[in-house]
Amino acid sequence: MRPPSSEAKVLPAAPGLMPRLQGAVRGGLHKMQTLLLNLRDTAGAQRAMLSSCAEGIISIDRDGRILSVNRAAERLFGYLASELLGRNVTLLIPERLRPRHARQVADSGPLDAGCLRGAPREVPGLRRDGSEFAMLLSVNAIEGSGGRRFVAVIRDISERQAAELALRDSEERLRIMVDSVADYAIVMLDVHGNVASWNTGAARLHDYQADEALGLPLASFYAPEDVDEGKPQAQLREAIAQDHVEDEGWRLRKDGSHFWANMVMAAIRDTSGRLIGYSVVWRDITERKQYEAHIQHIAQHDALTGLANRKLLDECLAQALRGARAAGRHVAVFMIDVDHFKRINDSLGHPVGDQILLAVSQRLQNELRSNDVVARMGGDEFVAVLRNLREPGEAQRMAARLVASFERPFKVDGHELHLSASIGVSVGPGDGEEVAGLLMTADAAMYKAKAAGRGCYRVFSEDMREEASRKLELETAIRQGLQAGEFCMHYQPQVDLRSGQVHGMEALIRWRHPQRGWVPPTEFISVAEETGLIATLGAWTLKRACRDARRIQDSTGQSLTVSVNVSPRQFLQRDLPEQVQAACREVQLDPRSLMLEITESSLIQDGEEARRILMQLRAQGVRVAIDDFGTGYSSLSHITRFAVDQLKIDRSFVRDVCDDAADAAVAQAIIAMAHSLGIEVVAEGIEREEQLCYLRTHHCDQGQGYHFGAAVSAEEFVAQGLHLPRLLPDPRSAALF
Ligand SMILES: Nc1nc2c(ncn2[C@@H]2O[C@H](COP(=O)(O)O[C@H]3[C@@H](O)[C@H](n4cnc5c(=O)[nH]c(N)nc54)O[C@@H]3COP(=O)(O)O)[C@@H](O)[C@H]2O)c(=O)[nH]1
Repeated sequence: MRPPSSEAKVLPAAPGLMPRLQGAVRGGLHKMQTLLLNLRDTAGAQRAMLSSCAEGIISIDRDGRILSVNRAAERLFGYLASELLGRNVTLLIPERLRPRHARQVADSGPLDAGCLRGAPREVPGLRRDGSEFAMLLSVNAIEGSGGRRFVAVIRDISERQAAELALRDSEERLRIMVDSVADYAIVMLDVHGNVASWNTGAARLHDYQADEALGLPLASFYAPEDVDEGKPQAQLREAIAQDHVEDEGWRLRKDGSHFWANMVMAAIRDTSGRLIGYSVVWRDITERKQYEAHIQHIAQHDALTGLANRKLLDECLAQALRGARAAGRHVAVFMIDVDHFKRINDSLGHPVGDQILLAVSQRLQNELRSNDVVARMGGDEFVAVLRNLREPGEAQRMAARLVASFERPFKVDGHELHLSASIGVSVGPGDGEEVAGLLMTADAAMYKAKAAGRGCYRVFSEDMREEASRKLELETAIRQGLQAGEFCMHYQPQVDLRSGQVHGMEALIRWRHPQRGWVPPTEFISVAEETGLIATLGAWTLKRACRDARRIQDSTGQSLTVSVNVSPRQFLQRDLPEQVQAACREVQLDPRSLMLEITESSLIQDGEEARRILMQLRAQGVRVAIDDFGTGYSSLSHITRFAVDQLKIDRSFVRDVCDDAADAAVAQAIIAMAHSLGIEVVAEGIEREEQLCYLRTHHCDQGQGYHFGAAVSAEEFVAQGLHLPRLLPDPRSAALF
């Protein structure tokens, strides 16, 4: 207590004052003690808090001397507190930054209400070992009784900074990569479907620079028709629903031109699954599309006339039928065959024939409406499909018009040609419920038009149906029969007329139908030809005959020849030589053991193609016989031009060869002509000994017929044996002829 001053007045004490004063002093002291205790607790709590704090905390005085350091700061800088206390804080600052630090301290200026809060900033700190680390530093200044102090709160952000740097690096790499893919538009859209990023590929494909494209809706790059249909929005919705959409469609350039693109769009979500945008990648596939369209055009069109081919016709007809049913209308099918075209083709040559077909195709197209379909089925056969007819009578009027249009001559290559066409008309759905049925009924009607003298049309009628449906049924039954293994091959011996030895055999197809029993080939081969099924049937026949021939050769020890019938349509299949080669190779049959029997009509339909096929077959060693010779054109030019190996005299000449002078003359002429050209001759249908004698006498090389044996299975053929001398007439009786 200070002594009272000289000026202080001492008042007489009021009664009871002293005890009150003493009580007040005691109470004040107690409060002071409590406050001091509280203060001590608070300081301890603060120290505990500071030492457990994850951030480094350093306080310094105005001169930069370190006043306090917490544990975290010790760890961050690698010093003990005792090593830092009293030292200048510049110790913790990289040398190059110290001048700036000094300026900042000097410029700290007056404090607002005794306090200054510095904004956190990222600066490097210096560790004891000399390494630097990135720290987030916030410095607060406090004005206290001991003067101004600074408290620095430090957080190590080196890991975060490294991660950010790595992210920036990878983003940059991705950006470079995305930009370097110039063939692909790689576009990011925001959640509304507007462009958020636009790579170089997108700029190149669409002609929009990034700054023009950013913010534009996805629809800006779609063809207007697709936009009208709401396609872009639908795709965005689908991407959300499915996470990913793929599409091919038209895209739009800035100048309004289109290109064909294929696109993959994916929805992008954050880790909580919330949609944050879309990634869209597309590329220009116009060239591929054009190529595909070209290939498709080739696959669906006839090379010569450019008309639809059978495949496309089937599709168009199916579609027309569906349309007619839905609209309660009719669809007409015209089966159009140019009369006697083969003769024209043969006399004027193949190139002129092609031009005629081209002219016919143009005339048909000119006469029909633009939405009618004209197709070429092959050769001189065309089909027209007339859609959306109000009543069947329209088809008749159009057929009459087409027939009449052939009255105008065709001018081709300096020739003025008068042609006619036979047209069969069927009208669907009535005449056929399906494509095959309608074609079949039109075909039946066309045959009636031919039978009626050609150059006219016939409309399918119910009395033709039976025949047509029989054909359709047969076609189905053949297909099923092939699957079910109902077909087999039988072999008829071909005998050397000089030695009596079996020289070879003719392979003849047999069909054992489960209900109908044996069905003769005359019943089904022509249907297979008409329907094109002969390709499948013929391929099977060829393979089976080669396989059996090899087995017969192995069993008999003789290199017998096998003659296989090849029908005209089968012969003109482009891959016949390959088929033959494969069939021989599969069973290791020497191709020289194989003889293909064709008719003259095979050579006439497409002479050039026939020649090409024959050359390829001959190159393999396969030989060719003309079957039924004498019944068709019997043209010497065919024999020489196509260099055939064998002529088979048709059995119609053999039947009366001993009694009919004309038949005998034909047989003799064929033998003489063939021998003069070095071609061997086989007589068919030898049933009696006198026929055999006659043919032997006239030096026919080989013969076949019931006299030697009918066609039997391969096993029976082997069992029969190969030497048939008893069937040969006595040479002395032969001399009689
Ligand atoms: N494209 C193919 N056509 C084939 C095949 N198999 C047979 N055919 C052709 O079918 C037609 C009828 O054949 P098919 O009923 O087998 O009759 C043949 C012989 O059995 C018969 N023949 C034989 N010898 C005599 C006889 O002395 N008298 C007599 N009346 N008929 C006899 O002739 C047919 C053989 O004829 P061809 O082929 O002309 O030598 C017929 O046109 C076959 O070609 C096949 O696999 N594919």
